[in-house]
Amino acid sequence: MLRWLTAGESHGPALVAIIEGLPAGVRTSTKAVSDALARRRLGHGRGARMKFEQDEVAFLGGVRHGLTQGGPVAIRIGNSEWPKWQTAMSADPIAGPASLDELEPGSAEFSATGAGQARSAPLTRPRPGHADLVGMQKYGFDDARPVLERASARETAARVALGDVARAFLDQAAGIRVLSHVVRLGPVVTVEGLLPRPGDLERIDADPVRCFDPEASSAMVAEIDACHKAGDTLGGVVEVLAYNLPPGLGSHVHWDRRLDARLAAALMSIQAIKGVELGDGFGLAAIRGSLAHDEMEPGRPGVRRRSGHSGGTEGGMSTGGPLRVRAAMKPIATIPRALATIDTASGEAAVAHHQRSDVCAVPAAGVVAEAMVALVLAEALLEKFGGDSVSETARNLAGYLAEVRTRGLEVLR
Ligand SMILES: Cc1cc2nc3c(=O)[nH]c(=O)nc-3n(C[C@H](O)[C@H](O)[C@H](O)COP(=O)(O)O)c2cc1C
Ligand SMILES: C=C(O[C@@H]1CC(C(=O)O)=C[C@@H](OP(=O)(O)O)[C@H]1O)C(=O)O
Repeated sequence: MLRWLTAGESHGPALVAIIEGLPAGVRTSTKAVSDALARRRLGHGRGARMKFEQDEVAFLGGVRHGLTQGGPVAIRIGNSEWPKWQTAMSADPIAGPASLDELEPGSAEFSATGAGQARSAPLTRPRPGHADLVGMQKYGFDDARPVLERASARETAARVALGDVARAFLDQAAGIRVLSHVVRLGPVVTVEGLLPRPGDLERIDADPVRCFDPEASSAMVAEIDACHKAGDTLGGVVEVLAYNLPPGLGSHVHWDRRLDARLAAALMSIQAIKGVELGDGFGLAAIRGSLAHDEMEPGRPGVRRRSGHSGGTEGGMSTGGPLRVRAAMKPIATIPRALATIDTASGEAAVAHHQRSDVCAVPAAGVVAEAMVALVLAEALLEKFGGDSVSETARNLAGYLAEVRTRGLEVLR
């Protein structure tokens, strides 16, 4: 069983992530995880914080001399913002009520008043599209601060850190490679049928919006700039691809064992993701059955597919073809041209709380989506092949693939 947890607030001292159930012998390092986190900061349209947030990574347990030991792997990601927030986010009670208005950190007023105190002013103008209001209702807070601190996508840094260890395991045990690219930003879409391979990841990461289609990329950058100028925000769609999966991860026998369902839940759990599509997904609803499925032909020996509409799962199991899954992100809800809300302290009409924010975080969401897919696939791989060491998982997988081949059912790619 593979299980994992994250803890920590956006402006707390650190995020902490633990993953339990990984075999021994996964090669990883502080540098590898730091590099993965640097990828998450990529993307035109991200806010000021991504320029100075350092993502200070430290393994706290489970890894020795660059290899996992079989025990829980614990990772701490320090928030470099912490010094400014020590009072406002103090775990221990602080003396004296704060009554200062919200101020932009770094501004002259902010420095003059003492950062921590200023940030203690309650946030009472909940932002539509955020967790603010429902969180206040549900948890009994008069202040949206504790809600937004945990709802914030800062938490996705912890997921990416764990996802990097999971993807190292997938690659080292099974040669499985996961990547993502942006296929839509607002109205701009990439050309159809673009399918980057693992070797293209460097080029994708070098693109300002992590897009594989250069023409669309320029139009996307222009769209982000236009939105920024207009005081608005932008969503989009990312596609995650996984190559070299064996057939048979997940199962058709019960709803919660289906790989497609587990991928959908994992992706939908990412902040601001509102739609998930496996393969041609919603498009399949619009065409006839004769065109919608991936016909098979003999590979002599083995079996070959003529197309990849399914996105690499059938009956809740990996088919052995490329996995292709898309996630749609809504536009960022903290909008400079602030949305209408109420002030929960007075009950009067107000405009929503706004400080700095991302204009567009779709490129970063792709990196988070890769991490979530890697975590689901690592769990499914361990479920099927087990193993207390990477070499044991690899041996079990090789035995299974040999048997599939012997039976003439090898998947030809
Ligand atoms: C990588 C990433 C960065 C984000 N950055 C912001 C941001 O700067 N401002 C904001 O309001 N929302 C941002 N969001 C989205 C919010 O965290 C999310 O909309 C909020 O937690 C409410 O959850 P929901 O949209 O899933 O309902 C970001 C999401 C992701 C995945
Ligand atoms: C900190 C990150 O993203 C944050 C996600 C986020 C939100 O509301 O989700 C709001 C912003 O935080 P802040 O209000 O402190 O600027 C983003 O910067 C990160 O991705 O590491």
